[in-house]
Amino acid sequence: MSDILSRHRQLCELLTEYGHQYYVLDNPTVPDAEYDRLMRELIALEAEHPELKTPASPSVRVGGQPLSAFSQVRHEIPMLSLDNVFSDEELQAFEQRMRDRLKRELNFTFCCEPKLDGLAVSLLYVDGQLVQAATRGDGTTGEEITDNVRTIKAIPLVLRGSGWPARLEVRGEVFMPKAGFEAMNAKALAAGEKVFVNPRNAAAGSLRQLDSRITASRPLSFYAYGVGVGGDELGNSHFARLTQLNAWGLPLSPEVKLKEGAAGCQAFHDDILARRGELPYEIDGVVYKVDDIALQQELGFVARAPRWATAHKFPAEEEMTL
Ligand SMILES: Cc1ccc2cc(C(N)=O)cc(O)c2n1
Repeated sequence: MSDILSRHRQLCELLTEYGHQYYVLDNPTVPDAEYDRLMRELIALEAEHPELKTPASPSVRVGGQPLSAFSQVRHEIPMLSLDNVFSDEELQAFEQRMRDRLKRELNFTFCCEPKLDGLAVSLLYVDGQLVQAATRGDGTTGEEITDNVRTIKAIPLVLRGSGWPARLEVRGEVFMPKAGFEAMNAKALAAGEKVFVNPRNAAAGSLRQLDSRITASRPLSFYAYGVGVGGDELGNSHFARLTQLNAWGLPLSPEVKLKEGAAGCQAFHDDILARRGELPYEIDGVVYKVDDIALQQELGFVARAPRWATAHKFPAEEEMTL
């Protein structure tokens, strides 16, 4: 039995490491065929010894028994949407409103990132293990989609490294990269099956499947963009928090940058807009957040959106003709 146990542990470690290299570091060290061979061996071994199968086993990536319905999850900290600006003038006004509110002529440092056109999710890690995943829903209550999220190889089942809070809620966007979307739609078209109009709908439709084996067959990815529960145990810089999440194995958009003031944000906006077509995923704008967490807390929220953050939306792209 011990050599079965040690082989099971070895397979889990290898598949976890190869998955991290491929989906988080974007730097695979073994061919897909090797990953698939090890996964088949793990699934076969767990079929022989079902007691070895746990929610932390990479075999959950292929999906399992369908649910009859989704249960509801109440977010301990509301998942808010973002207010928008559509011009440089509105961006300046956003910055000035915060100065007025704080009654200090502050020069803000902003954490800037592309605004992914996907679906916001909440991931709860307890003692470093992914125990629950939920959609944003209406911001207060979402759908529990843990089995489906466990099939997304970019999302770690177990955090790497150490020092994470006992309860850590990671927030981010599940999205479908353009290449995966095109390939999936081409296959669906050839098979006379349903095609999706855009990657956002494809990601939403894939995540809200009661059968996680269908989710497992879809090319979904994920970028973290914030922390909910457990954030108070992390530092005072939003960017440093994101960097820490990445060290614990969560993928981050490589485009996340710190910029000074509205002028820095505008430069970031113009750069991302110029490169929008080359990005491997669809975006509908960029997001700026005051990097200093204490200032975020001092600024608070208006109704459902933070005063300390805004999205800067791009003009809508011409609709895709199928
Ligand atoms: C607070 C908040 C809400 C929605 C967000 C959405 C995105 C996104 N769609 O990429 C990025 C963020 O940093 C967000 N941040």
